[in-house]
Amino acid sequence: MPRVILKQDEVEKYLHRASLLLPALEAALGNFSAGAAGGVVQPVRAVVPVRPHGGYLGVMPAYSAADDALTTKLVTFYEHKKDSSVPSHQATVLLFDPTNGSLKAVLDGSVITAKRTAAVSAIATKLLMPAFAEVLCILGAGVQAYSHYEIFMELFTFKEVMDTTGHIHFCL
Ligand SMILES: NC(=O)C1=CN([C@@H]2O[C@H](COP(=O)(O)OP(=O)(O)OC[C@H]3O[C@@H](n4cnc5c(N)ncnc54)[C@H](O)[C@@H]3O)[C@@H](O)[C@H]2O)C=CC1
Ligand SMILES: O=C([O-])C1=[NH+]CCC1
Repeated sequence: MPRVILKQDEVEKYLHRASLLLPALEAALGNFSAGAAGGVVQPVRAVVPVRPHGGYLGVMPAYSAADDALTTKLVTFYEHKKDSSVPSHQATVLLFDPTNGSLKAVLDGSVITAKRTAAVSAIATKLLMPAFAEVLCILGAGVQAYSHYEIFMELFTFKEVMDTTGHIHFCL
C-alpha cells in the first residue's frame, strides 16, 4: 500500500495557485526538449479505446533523472454526456520509489490535469503571445476553459476575455 494518498481537495490545497507549477514545468519541458541529455524518458501516451462506451484509457509513464522521479498518470476520457455527474476526464497519478519500484503515493490527477495543462499553455503563451494582444478568447466552457482562465488572468493583462457561450468579461 502507498504511504501517501492525496485526494482532490488536498491536491487543490497544494496547488492553490496554478502558477506554482510554472518553474517545475519550465524545467521539465527544457529537460524533455534536451533529449537524452535532459534525462527524461517519456514515451508517447498509450491509449486504449473503450468503444462500446465512447471512452478511452490513457497511460502516461515517465521518469525524470534530474528529479529522480518515476511516475505514471492514468487518465480516462469519455464523450461528454449532458447532465452527467461524472466529469468527462478523470485521472490518477501514481508515484513510485525509483530506487526499488515501490508505490509511494497515489494522487488525485484531475486537479493536476486541469492545472498542468493550463500552465503549459501559459508557458507557450508567454513565449509566443504578441505584445499587443488585448483579448483572450477561450474555446469551450468546461474544466480546461476554467483552469486556463484562472492562470491566464493571473499571469497576463487583457482588456477582454471572450468565451464560446458568448459572454464577454471586461477586465479593465
Ligand atoms: N493536452 C492535454 O494535456 C489535455 C487536453 N484536454 C483536452 O481539452 C479539451 C477540454 O477538456 P475539459 O475541459 O476537461 O472537458 P470538459 O468536458 O470539462 O469541457 C468540454 C467543453 O466543451 C464543450 N463542447 C463540447 N462539444 C462542443 C461543441 N461541438 N461546440 C462547442 N463546445 C463544445 C462542452 O459543452 C464543455 O463545456 C478536451 O478536448 C480534452 O481532451 C484535457 C486535458 C488535458
Ligand atoms: O493529458 C491528458 O490528461 C489528456 N490529454 C487528452 C485527454 C486527457
